[in-house]
Amino acid sequence: MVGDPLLEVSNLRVRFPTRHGEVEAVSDMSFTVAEGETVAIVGESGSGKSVTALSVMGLLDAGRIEGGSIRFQGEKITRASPSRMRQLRGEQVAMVFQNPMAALDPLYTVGNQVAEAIRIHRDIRPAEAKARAVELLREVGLPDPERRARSYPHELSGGQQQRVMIAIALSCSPSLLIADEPTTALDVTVEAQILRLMRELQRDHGTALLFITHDMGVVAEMADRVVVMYAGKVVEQGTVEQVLNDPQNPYTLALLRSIPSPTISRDTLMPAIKGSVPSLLEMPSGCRFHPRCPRAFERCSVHEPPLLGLPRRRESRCWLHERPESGLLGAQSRTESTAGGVNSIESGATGVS
Ligand SMILES: Nc1ncnc2c1ncn2[C@@H]1O[C@H](COP(=O)(O)OP(=O)(O)OP(=O)(O)O)[C@@H](O)[C@H]1O
Repeated sequence: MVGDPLLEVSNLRVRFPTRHGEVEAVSDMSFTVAEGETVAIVGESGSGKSVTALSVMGLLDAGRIEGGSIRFQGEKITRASPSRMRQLRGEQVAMVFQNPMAALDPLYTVGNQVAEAIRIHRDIRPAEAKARAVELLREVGLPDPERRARSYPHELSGGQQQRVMIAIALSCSPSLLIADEPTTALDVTVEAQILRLMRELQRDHGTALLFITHDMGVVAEMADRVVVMYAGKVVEQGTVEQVLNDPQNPYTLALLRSIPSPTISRDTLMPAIKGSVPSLLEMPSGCRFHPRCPRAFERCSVHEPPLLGLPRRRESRCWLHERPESGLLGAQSRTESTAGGVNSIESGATGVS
């Protein structure tokens, strides 16, 4: 069941200093995650997904939040103090990263590390924390958890290490779990197991999940809603059912075409999107996707399209919405009411002529 907004990100802008000047890695990014909901942020490498997640966690190191706001349970945390963010990370928000081996300490047994995480949040005795750690390791499906608790990280497989990371993340019973490509380093069978585990844990604990991935197949399996990012900006948002069955943006369509199927290999399909995400230092004029877009026309290289409110609380950023006769994009977007807060073709608020 999906409840009230837990996380609200509004018009977030994040910049990094580089040797060649400042770059804006995330521009005008807005989305919400409701209690118990799974929202996927999807896009290719370099689109700003991790920077968005790190902003929510208060873990941007070199980067700065230049604009917009992040609210968690109504509290504005955009510029919260490091101690408040540590407290939130300990009690309410947890994150699972791509590479568990880098996050685990090689010198301590995994049981110790889970027990330590528990003791950060709860004032309990070491023996009790160890027992609870074994319970958590059992809950995340580690075989023979009593024995495994005495193992060092390098003695576990990649999938087992990721289960340990999930146990650590769950040790504070977070209301929001952020998972940044948690299965990228795993093979396909193990990936399926970890995804199943995360779904089960989410169902059992009612945890909201912000899931970051470049893989539309994973989105289909995990998410309630999806935010598609390209070169630091949202290009499409909607429910998974809406976005996967009826994509409104050429970039989303290209990402969907890159989902491998049992009969067609990923390599054959990937050329659906030629090239790569542009460097932040050399952003193309107009629509950021236009140099790679098979549907681009003159206007796309000159003016950047706004994020348009479409029927049924969807959003998409594409000039083709002004040409519904051209296919791909639903003609209904011009005739039905639009979501509040974003530009709409109907209102004539597109910002350019
Ligand atoms: N520490 C940094 N210093 C300078 N620029 C950075 C830094 N971290 C990120 N960026 C910039 O932000 C962009 C987005 O990075 P981000 O890691 O969010 O992408 P991503 O979509 O998560 O991709 P990936 O899946 O490869 O992690 C990068 O292409 C880079 O230009």
